[in-house]
Amino acid sequence: MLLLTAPWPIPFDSYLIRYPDGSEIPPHKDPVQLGRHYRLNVILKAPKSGGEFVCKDPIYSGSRIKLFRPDVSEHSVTRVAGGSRYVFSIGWVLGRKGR
Ligand SMILES: O=C(O)CCC(=O)C(=O)O
Ligand SMILES: [Fe+2]
Repeated sequence: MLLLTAPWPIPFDSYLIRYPDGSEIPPHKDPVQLGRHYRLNVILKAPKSGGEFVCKDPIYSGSRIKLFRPDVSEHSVTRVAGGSRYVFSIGWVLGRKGR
């Protein structure tokens, strides 16, 4: 579910994402055409097991808060088991004008 997005002063998006029981996200990157893509994910509800965010070199990784560069760091989510997983996700892109 897309919550809010705006092109100015920095382009960002925000989502509430529900991962149903049994879902998973294979390793991937989220490239942008220009600039540096950052993402802050807050795990609002973790399932009983699985649903782990996996990223080799996050900028910050706490149990519920993950800050990372989805355009350069491959990331994935392990299979969710025992209830849904809910994530609030804010992404933004810096340096679209060469900064
Ligand atoms: O739900 C997550 O923990 C990560 C999902 C993802 O691929 C992303 O936020 O780019
Ligand atoms: Fe991603």
